[in-house]
Amino acid sequence: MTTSPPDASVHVRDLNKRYAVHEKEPGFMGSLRSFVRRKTRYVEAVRGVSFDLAPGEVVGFLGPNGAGKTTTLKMLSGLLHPSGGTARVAGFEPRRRETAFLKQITLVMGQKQQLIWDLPALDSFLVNQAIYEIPDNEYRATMREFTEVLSLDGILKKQVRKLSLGERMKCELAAALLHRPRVLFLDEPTIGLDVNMQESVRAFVRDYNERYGATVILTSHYMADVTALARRILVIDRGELVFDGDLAHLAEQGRGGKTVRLQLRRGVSAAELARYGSDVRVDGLSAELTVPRAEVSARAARLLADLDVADLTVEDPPIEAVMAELFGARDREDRAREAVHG
Ligand SMILES: Nc1ncnc2c1ncn2[C@@H]1O[C@H](COP(=O)(O)OP(=O)(O)OP(=O)(O)O)[C@@H](O)[C@H]1O
Repeated sequence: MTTSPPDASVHVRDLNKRYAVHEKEPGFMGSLRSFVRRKTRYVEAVRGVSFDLAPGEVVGFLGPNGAGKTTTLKMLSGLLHPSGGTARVAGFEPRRRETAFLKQITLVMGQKQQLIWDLPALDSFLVNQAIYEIPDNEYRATMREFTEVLSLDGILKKQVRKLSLGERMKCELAAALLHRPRVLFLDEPTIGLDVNMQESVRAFVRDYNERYGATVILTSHYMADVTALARRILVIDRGELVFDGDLAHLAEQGRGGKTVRLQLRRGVSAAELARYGSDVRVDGLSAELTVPRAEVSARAARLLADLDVADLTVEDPPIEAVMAELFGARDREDRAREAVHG
């Protein structure tokens, strides 16, 4: 009998998570008071989040600190129970943590480790082989493949505590994907790594996605991770999904205009360029300035007509700038609303 591979899709409807936080006043008397009369505050960490991911899709999950990313990923992997709404991952309800479900998913948290500190990574791999009931031949094939793609040769038999951060992270990823899950939740998998190591992790995730058609949700504070791997972006802010679409469309959310870069044959002053746009920077024969989106063509035509231009390019602002602007604008709107409502 052949079993068809599970559908690696993700469906999230109106997902909510409310944490109860017990507050304690400082000092001994505070402890005593809190003991007698407990004060509870509620944090709405995730509010009405809905999205659907097709099998094999890779999405970047972005948002400022405390926005609700980790909470969402923990609910999707079944570590936390939602306070409301539903989630379906690879055909399963995550909160039930069924064995068949756990074999289809993995959650990698860059800030947490699952490898056993005092043993070589290889020993942790064997533990995972047993937990996930991976047949020997499949285990060997996966190990061969991961050793090559992640350059694990020479580090698997060293005590984990003696590995560099980058080496450890590569082993963490290998351990987390040994059972060849079809849905990957990657929470800051490159945090703290140097640029080369970040690139190795990205290449590994890309390769795995292509090889196994795995669905990937990736959070990262390094935009390069997201732009290298994902075309679709989900943005969460204060628990709410505020954007779901193409990376290119996210850039268009920025109100700050586009960046025009110029290579000139004859130098011009910043003051002269300020007639065409804002944020002017001049460095020898190179210059850049920001122009309003709606006027890019007209301003570019004027620049080409008026100046001795060797090359002109128009770019969207860096995604970091767009995000900062998006969240800044939401902060300002909230403050204005608070001021109106007292
Ligand atoms: N166990 C908990 N108890 C109470 N509040 C929590 C708990 N875990 C998270 N929170 C709160 O829920 C909100 C969302 O946190 P979460 O860790 O999901 O954000 P995040 O987007 O992953 O942030 P970061 O980018 O900083 O990791 C924050 O306000 C956080 O303080």
